[in-house]
Amino acid sequence: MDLFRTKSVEAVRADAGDDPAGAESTGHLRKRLSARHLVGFGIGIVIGTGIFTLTGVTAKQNAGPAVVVSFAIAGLVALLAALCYAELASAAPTAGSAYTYAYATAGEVVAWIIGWDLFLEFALGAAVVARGWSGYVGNLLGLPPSLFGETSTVNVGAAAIVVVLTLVAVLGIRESARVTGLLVVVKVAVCVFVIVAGAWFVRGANLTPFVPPAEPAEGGSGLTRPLIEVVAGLEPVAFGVGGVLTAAAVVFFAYTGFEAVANLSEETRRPARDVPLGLLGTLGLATALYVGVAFVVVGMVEYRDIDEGAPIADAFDQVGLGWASSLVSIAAVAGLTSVILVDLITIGRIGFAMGRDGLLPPAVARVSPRTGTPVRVTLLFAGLVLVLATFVPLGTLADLVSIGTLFAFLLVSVAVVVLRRTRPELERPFRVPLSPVLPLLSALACLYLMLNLSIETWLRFLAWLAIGLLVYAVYGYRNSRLGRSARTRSGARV
Ligand SMILES: NC(=[NH2+])NCCC[C@H](N)C(=O)O
Repeated sequence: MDLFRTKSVEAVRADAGDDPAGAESTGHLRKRLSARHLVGFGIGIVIGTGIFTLTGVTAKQNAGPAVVVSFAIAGLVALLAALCYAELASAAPTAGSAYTYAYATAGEVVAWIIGWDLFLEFALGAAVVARGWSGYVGNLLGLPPSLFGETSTVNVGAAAIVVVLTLVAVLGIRESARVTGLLVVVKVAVCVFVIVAGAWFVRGANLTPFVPPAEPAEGGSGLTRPLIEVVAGLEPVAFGVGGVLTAAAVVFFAYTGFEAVANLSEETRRPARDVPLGLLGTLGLATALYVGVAFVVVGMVEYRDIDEGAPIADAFDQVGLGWASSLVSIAAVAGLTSVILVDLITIGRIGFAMGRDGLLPPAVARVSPRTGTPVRVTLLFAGLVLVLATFVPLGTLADLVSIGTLFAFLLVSVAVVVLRRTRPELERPFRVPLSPVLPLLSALACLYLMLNLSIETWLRFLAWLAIGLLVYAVYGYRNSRLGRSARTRSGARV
């Protein structure tokens, strides 16, 4: 039994087509992307539901005006993780990203678990946002909630958007980049507009007290309490410093998805330079826009009166600028659309990398000769997303996306430290500054935010991982390419 067999960084690079002498490669993706495309995809998947809805809920229930600080804290944690991704993705640009880094450091079974975890993040990310999209567009156009609403049994809107975006995703990476780019320009322009126009209506009175004093919260009982309260025996509180941190864990969802840039590194022409630019550019821009938007929202409206469903549009309504709220709606639809698209693209890349290693049936990992992209596995996984989004009410599962993301970030941060020790001479075009301090800080921050999620989310997450281990035992362990070649070699020796 060799559950912890590792794949060498050299093999990873050869597979990804980074090393032209790599004869063993089973096919890699065509390299067509630049830094500009990567920032487009990054912003495409990052700015979406989070800023358009979570700002309201968290300001009202947890943090008050200090939700601005919560966004900054969450952005900082994401930035630390992005630095770690930048180091590994520039050293080994592969579609598998976190999954492959785990394969090279912690071994196969851990890699499989991370891959399974990423599948949760991106498939559920796409499906949750597709249902959100349907509800939002349905509401905007006055369509029947029985077919478009969150609780509909057959969600026609969610199904339609997943089908359309899957078609875009399989057209090719440059075509997807063009569509994403267009949507990104719309949503970024509107965010800038919100900040500039909203700034005129910011009233100092709304911003004081900036951190409302802590109050005991109903805070949910039993399963819906954060794990940290249960473990540390704390009483649930709203507002105060504790409230600001809880809000940071919740709004972290708004930053999730930027790691997709690392999954696209195999398709990048000059990954050493462009992937770090893509990752850090995405996070820099997203953090600036989020902090700006959150600031004007809590500055325009007293936090107790913020709308929980559509906080930004409602803030403009409240100051008598109703026309601006249609602009915000357009940006929200553009935002949700691009999130789903980039989620679908990424999930194909993850499945492709796992199929290439034999942990999923290799036939699904075939690269289409026409587009140079993994069309089959994208279609297969998009089909699963379609089923989820159409038939399952997922409204409450956003936290499961966050816990999945944080788990991957935790592992990537640790992988940076491990690789610096076990393969010190590996060529690293980008290096996390102050290693191992920053990567370890990143790991701890991720763990802390994970503990701030509810026990219910933890239980669902652990159940998902348990199913994953079962699948590995039945399929991956026996069929892994690494395992097979080890067996062939030892077979040849006897
Ligand atoms: N892979 C993912 N994490 N997908 C979901 C991204 C959600 C996005 N950050 C938003 O606020 O809408």
